[in-house]
Amino acid sequence: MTNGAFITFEGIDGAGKSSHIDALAQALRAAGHTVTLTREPGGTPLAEKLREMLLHDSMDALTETLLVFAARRDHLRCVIEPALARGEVVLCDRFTDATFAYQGAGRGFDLEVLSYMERLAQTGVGLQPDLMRNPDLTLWFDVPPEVAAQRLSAARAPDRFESQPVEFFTRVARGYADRAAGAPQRFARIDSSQPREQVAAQLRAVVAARGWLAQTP
Ligand SMILES: Nc1ncnc2c1ncn2[C@@H]1O[C@H](COP(=O)(O)OP(=O)(O)OP(=O)(O)O)[C@@H](O)[C@H]1O
Ligand SMILES: Cc1cn([C@H]2C[C@H](O)[C@@H](COP(=O)(O)O)O2)c(=O)[nH]c1=O
Repeated sequence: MTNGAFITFEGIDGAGKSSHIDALAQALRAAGHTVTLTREPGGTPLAEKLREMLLHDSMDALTETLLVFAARRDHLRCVIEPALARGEVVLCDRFTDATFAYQGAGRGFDLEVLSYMERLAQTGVGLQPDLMRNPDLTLWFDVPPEVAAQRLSAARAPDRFESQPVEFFTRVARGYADRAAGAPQRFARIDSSQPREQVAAQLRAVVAARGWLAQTP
């Protein structure tokens, strides 16, 4: 059994996270890790139902925030903590930094209240009862909002978040930058405005530098 690790993918909609998560999972498996690949909101039957509501039903910022944390607690309890306890690498497409960026910076929800809810939702679900679960590494896909919007417009019909104006994503992007500045050891910035192959190479280098993949010459 290898040591478990919790790695999250973050960035504004259209930054390119989902385009790389499967390939990283495959590379980690090839390196001998057991990988759990999951996402937020979602990852359990209950949280996937909440995801559908969050992405498509009209609601205010408080309801949105409560649903996001409800989904997260279920996901932590049923999927993330058990996988980490088994020594697996958990790759999660978004986690709590998204709540600070979208509900906090994007919607203007009080950051102190978010911190309180974070403690409440992320404590008491793992093997160590007092531990507040946080990622070991956060891969932050940073791209100008205009570039992300351009990519998304060519890709699919927008959901409730993706149909927000570019000003919303400018605030969300600033929210991510603030989170990264507050936790520089945990965050690794990936310049995702580059072509896919270069983004993949950056990603691999960061994960290798943390010891989860072999270094490439
Ligand atoms: N480096 C890149 N250069 C150009 N286009 C890209 C790049 N990376 C991803 N794309 C394209 O941009 C679109 C959005 O990518 P993707 O779905 O991976 O983003 P995402 O960050 O997961 O978005 P969301 O959070 O909204 O799901 C897709 O059509 C994808 O093919
Ligand atoms: C975890 C989380 C997510 N969101 C938003 C961000 C995205 O627009 C959607 C999820 O869609 P994706 O295609 O899977 O990226 O949900 C949020 O607002 N707050 C959160 O905590």
